[in-house]
Amino acid sequence: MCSGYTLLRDPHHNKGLAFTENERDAHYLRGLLPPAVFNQELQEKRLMHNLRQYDVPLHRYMALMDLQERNEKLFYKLLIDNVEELLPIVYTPTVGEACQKYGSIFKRPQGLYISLKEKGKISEVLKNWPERNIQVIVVTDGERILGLGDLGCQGMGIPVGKLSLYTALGGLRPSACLPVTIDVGTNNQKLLNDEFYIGLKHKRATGQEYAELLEEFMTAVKQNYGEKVLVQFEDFANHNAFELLSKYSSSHLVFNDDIQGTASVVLSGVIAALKLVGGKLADHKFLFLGAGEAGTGIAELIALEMSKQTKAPLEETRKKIWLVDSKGLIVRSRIGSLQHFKQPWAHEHEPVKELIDAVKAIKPTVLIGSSGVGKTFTKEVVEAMTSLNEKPIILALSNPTSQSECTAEEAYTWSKGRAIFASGSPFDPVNYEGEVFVPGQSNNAYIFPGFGLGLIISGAIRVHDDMLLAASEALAAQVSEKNYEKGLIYPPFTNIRKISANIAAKVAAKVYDLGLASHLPRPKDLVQYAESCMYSPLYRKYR
Ligand SMILES: O=C([O-])CC(=O)C(=O)O
Ligand SMILES: [Mg+2]
Repeated sequence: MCSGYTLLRDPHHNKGLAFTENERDAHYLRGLLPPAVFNQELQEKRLMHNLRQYDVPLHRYMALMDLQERNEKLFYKLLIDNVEELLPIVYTPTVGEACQKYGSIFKRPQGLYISLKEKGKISEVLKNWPERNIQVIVVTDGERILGLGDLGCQGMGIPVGKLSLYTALGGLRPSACLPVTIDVGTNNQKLLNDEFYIGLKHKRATGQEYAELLEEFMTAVKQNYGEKVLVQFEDFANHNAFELLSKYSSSHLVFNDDIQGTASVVLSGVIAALKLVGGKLADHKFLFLGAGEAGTGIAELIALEMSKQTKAPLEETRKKIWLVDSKGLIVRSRIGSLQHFKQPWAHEHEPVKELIDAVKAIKPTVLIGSSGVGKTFTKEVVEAMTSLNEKPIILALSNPTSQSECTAEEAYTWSKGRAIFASGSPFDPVNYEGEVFVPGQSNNAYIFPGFGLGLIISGAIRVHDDMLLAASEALAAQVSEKNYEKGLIYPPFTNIRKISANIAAKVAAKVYDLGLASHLPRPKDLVQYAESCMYSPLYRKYR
């Protein structure tokens, strides 16, 4: 460990005013700090006080990023202790705005940038990163950042934010987490015209050039960090997302958060919602607006769970699930022009163009928005769902808040308080005719930290769908009677580390059962083991 001035500038070891008198003597800090000695609680109180002075969420984001670069332990302590308040800052929706403005708020670089310029040298680039023992990589190519589209190199905010949650919510060590942005150019004309844009200023490379860069990256990752490093794909465009996942799932430990993480969290919410609306999964009918990564990923996991429960073949259970894309209901007659990931959902039906007509024709009990386009669950749509169902389940998943299919207030008002509603980005509780409705947040942040922890602690070498199902069931099992009474289908984020430990334990158990674990022998109590592995944000004493 370094000392003196350098120690104060090392975010992994710096404690700021919390250095004790003894530490100040022993580590040449005398005079470099004002005389007051604060404990971590007081530092935390002071920082929360300062943060709350900012009215603009982006300013809070910048203050938190500064803290992360100054004093890592304090940053995580703050995040863990104030998760409900700070999640919307370091994560959706504010992280979306941060990516959009990344060029102008950019100070010190975070994460690792791998652009076409690094082609042929990626393994060396990885060695420039200061840490060696990497356990989780979150990687994006910036082409589909939340529902905001192509933000190119500025997508870096997403891997950085996701990995902060890996540590805060899932307990992975910060030094074991590596955020990566792959820059192959951008098709965002505004960025290409912006003199302050930080990425490559040309159109996106595609085809072979793209595939080769990713292949080199995936190979270098395995070479440098071994077989057990988890690579989480995040916010790739549909085509590449599906292709990368299928290409690397048999050779690497890979997980696509937008396809699989979102699927797992939504399935969990639906399982929980059955307690409120009754019936089994197979008694319900699902309609999606949006047939990309999230839509088809969720649809497939629901069909899989239905098939497990009823023993009916997957082809049969898929028929309970319908998807609408930008061209209307996905039906058999469109099969010739459908991308392959949409084809399993092309059922026999006459063409239907508009969502509202699809709702009326299909009569779903569950409506799920996953198109990345905001304001698409109109009053008419919500009213139609309400006339069909005593308690319609409505999930507006698109992020950030600006892209949400409807707001919580709209869902409750238009359904006259009958909707069971959750959304990808957070909404405040709604007062409707004197009753308070608390919307849940159906966001993969519930799943990926615990899921990743489960893979890491078991030493998993591959991801299997059964592990996603285990994660869904583990999360749903943690919704309490109290939560249900409020209409919630997710537990609050307050206890997320406990929730993550339970998810991790169930995922790890599945890894062991499937014979895909390399961490042996299998720990007896997996929940306890998961908790014991978690990173602590408390300061250590320096001698
Ligand atoms: O980041 C989030 O809030 C959820 C997510 O993966 C996405 O919207 O792409
Ligand atoms: Mg995402």
